[in-house]
Amino acid sequence: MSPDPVRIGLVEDDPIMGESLVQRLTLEGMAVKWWQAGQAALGEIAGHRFEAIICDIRLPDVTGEAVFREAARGANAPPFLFITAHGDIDQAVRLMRAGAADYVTKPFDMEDFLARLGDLMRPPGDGDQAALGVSPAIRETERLLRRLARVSSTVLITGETGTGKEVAARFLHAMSEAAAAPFMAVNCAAIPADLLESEVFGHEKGAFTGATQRHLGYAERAGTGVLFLDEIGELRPELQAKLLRLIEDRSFNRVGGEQPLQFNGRLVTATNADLPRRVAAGSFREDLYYRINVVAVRMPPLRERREDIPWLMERVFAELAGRLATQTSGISALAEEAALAHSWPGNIRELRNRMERAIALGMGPWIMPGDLFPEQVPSRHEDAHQLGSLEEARLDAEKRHILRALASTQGEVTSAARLLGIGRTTLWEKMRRLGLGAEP
Ligand SMILES: Nc1ncnc2c1ncn2[C@@H]1O[C@H](COP(=O)(O)OP(=O)(O)OP(=O)(O)O)[C@@H](O)[C@H]1O
Repeated sequence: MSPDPVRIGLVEDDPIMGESLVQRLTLEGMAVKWWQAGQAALGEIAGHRFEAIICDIRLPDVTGEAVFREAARGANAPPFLFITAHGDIDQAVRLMRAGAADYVTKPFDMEDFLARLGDLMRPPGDGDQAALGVSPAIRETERLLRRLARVSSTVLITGETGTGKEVAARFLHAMSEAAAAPFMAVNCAAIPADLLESEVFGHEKGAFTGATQRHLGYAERAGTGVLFLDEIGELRPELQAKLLRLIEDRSFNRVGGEQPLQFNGRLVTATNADLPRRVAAGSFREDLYYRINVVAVRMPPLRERREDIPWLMERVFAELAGRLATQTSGISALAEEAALAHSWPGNIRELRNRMERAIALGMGPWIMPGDLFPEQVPSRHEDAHQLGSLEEARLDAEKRHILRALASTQGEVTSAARLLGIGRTTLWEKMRRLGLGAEP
């Protein structure tokens, strides 16, 4: 069975704040119990299991502090995340000393709020190890996936080709309580349309010419695990209707089968297509879109998270070097610089392919830029024309150096400028001139 949703208690008397938090947390797959006064909360916190309590400090009857102190006396008291107004900081600090888990000050950024909530619910030790990357963008995605692993809601993973959507879906599954159950991946674009239905839902013996035996589809074989439908935008209309039924009634029929079967797994879908546009154009059902899009996770392209490039290169090198039994010792700094300056239209898949080629065919002890980007190596008789002026070489080196500084400061321009020993405005100017696409 899928795990129960994470239960959160919310003590908040402001209806607008309460309403919007309930909506957002529910969207994140959590089950929220909302009280508008302290006494009502106290009556229920003790007798039930909550993963966390979000509590306003100012309440109409008792203070948030009183709710916390009372709840803290119970066995297995949940962590408290306080919402404070500006003037309440002293009280919040006192509460933290008394054992409250965290506090946020109004007005707060919702993503930051969710990240903090996720942090305080995470079991100690879990999640400290980067699994998908080290950039702030992917760390945030990873946190979201870890939170979603605890609930059973349908998840839509979006992102350009090769950004790691399937890897993210597998990670979500591996972090869940159903990790031991199967993960069944289906690429809806790779299977011929007329075979897809029987691949996903299975068929009975004699359902069509050639169906000599009963065949169990991916939905059935997923059991209590995950049915992962990649390239969901390519699904034909008849199958869209059947998938809708799978989600709404949690049931399906094998092709040619009379008996409805129950779907016990979790549906995770992925796409690199613009689904809202397909909905508008009428080629993707709107009701299905809303059903699969309960929670959306966006995998950012590599060019938006350059800090991950060296990390991924090392990781892929460590993995492939063993498998390919290479003599190569590692990645040269020049190759890393060239990789940082590349735009990676094929994202992580392209990075893997280039690394694999470089490891397999590289001649020297270290992977060099030419091993990674052979198409950029000028042939001998072109050398004279392609050598470029000293000015071009200088600009090129400057660009790579700036990118490395930005990568090491996680894109933070002021710190990068400090590292480079130039002013912030000068750095902005250079970035603009070098086409590094930054707006102050
Ligand atoms: N965090 C990662 N670490 C190492 N390799 C990764 C990582 N993420 C993705 N990859 C590799 O990159 C390649 C593409 O990943 P994946 O198939 O998950 O992308 P995708 O977004 O589903 O692609 P598509 O859009 O083509 O379906 C795979 O070879 C995968 O192993």
